[in-house]
Amino acid sequence: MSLLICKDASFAYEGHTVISDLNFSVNSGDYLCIVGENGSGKSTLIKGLLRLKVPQRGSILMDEGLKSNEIGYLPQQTIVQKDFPASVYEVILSGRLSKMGIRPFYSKLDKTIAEENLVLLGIEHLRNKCYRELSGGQQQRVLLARALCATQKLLILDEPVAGLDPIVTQDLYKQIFKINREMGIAIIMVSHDVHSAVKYADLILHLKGQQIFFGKTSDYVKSSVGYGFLGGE
Ligand SMILES: Nc1ncnc2c1ncn2[C@@H]1O[C@H](COP(=O)(O)OP(=O)(O)OP(=O)(O)O)[C@@H](O)[C@H]1O
Repeated sequence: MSLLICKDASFAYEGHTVISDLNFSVNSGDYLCIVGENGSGKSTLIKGLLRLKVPQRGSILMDEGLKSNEIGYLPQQTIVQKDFPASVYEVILSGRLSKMGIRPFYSKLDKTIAEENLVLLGIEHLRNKCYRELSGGQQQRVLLARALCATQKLLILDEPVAGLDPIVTQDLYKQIFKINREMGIAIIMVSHDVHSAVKYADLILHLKGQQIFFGKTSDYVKSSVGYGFLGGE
């Protein structure tokens, strides 16, 4: 079942098109990596998927069962976010904010879901720690737990391993893979790490101002685009 379909979509800033002719779809349970060089339009597309940016042309259709407040999102971390003065539990619980509507407080269900994700990510021991005192890898686990509080269908991750060391990076990739395979949550991940992208993802979308490849990972590695981007490996 399609979760979202991107049809002939283009995006522009102040009338200047930065990415055009996007045609791809993501089904329930898929794992898609979006790759491409700096400035190729990856983050712009993510803004489009999150409904934060309207396409200049074309459309992004969400499945009727997928509302925009049901997408879990892990943004690119900024320095300000790294310094956020809240406890780990509070940060995770804030993933339920989009579900609150006009309710001014968290429900019992919100708190239960936050607790479950704390355990799922193996960070119960960090529960009362201040978020800004954590390591980069621990912070990303907290943000992943937070994103999971918002969804049972689709997680969108924008460079989740940026700045992490190789061991912590692989741990996080394995955790994301497990969430995909065991919980059936679809993943859309922007990544600069094309080798890990082809290791874990089922589908690859390669951007270069437009879509230069979309399809199965097994086809991508055999394509001239994939072969070249992987450094001829
Ligand atoms: N707010 C903005 N206003 C004007 N142009 C922008 C804006 N944001 C991005 N752009 C331009 O749009 C193009 C695509 O940028 P985008 O950030 O989507 O690329 P990216 O593939 O995510 O890059 P990176 O890998 O460096 O994060 C670039 O040319 C960029 O300069």
